[in-house]
Amino acid sequence: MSGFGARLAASVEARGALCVGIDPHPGLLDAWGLPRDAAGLERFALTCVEALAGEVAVLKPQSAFFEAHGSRGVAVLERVIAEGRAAGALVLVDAKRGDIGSTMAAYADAFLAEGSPLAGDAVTLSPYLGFGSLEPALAMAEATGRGVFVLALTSNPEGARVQRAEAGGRSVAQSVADAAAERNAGAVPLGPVGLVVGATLAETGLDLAALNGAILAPGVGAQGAGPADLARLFGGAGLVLPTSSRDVIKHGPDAAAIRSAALRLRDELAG
Ligand SMILES: O=C(O)c1cc(=O)[nH]c(=O)n1[C@@H]1O[C@H](COP(=O)(O)O)[C@@H](O)[C@H]1O
Repeated sequence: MSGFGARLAASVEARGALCVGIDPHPGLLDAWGLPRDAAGLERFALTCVEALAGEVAVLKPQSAFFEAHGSRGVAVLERVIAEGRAAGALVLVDAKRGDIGSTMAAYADAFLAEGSPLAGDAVTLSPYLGFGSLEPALAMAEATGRGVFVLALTSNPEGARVQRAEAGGRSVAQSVADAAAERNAGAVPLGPVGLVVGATLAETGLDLAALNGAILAPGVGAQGAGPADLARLFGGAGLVLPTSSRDVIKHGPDAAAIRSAALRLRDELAG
């Protein structure tokens, strides 16, 4: 398997730059007329896969909504990963994991190791135990051709207080970006370490010129960000992957309606 950077670049080239999040909120299950249980979750999530996996570059199931249903929910997440990938989408498992190194190794086994049922093509990670604590995941991603997206500046208003704090003459977010850039140096076309930078921000204040990795930009749609924000924040940056969940999947339960909403958004974002 070629490296994640190459696979992501190829997928975006073929399908356009869009990630759709599969976030089966209880309120969305209600809106689709589905029960708030594992059966409802399964119907919801697999309808999203059927609608989107053949069309969009990346699918991003949010693990919490599956974990909330216990082992049956996690089994549904495993199906989403397997069926999404089989239909040609890259699957980014949004788990936002981060722990001390030895436990991080277990997360790496779960989300990035070859053959793990919870390993998609990439996983989201939180760097707040120190970027260096992510090492087992970075090493596993490199070994298995997978990727990681590390939180830098998140889309929520609470994030700034920690992420923009100055430490050692630069913001915490810039130090995460610099560590990612160091890890990606020399990789062609892109390294495996992406960053999460919210599309809702007034400005990023980040120097991403050396990143050599992808930027996942959440907050499109339900959180208020649109094409103009992406252009303003990331114009000229490398591979930017806007991501939207509720604004696309709210169009269910009809799979065709979800698909049209995703393709409309993709085209609108492409300008
Ligand atoms: O990592 C993410 O995907 C993420 C990072 C971030 O900064 N903000 C953010 O909203 N997200 C995720 O994006 C999804 C929300 O998407 P919307 O429904 O489009 O608002 C949730 O799964 C969030 O966990």
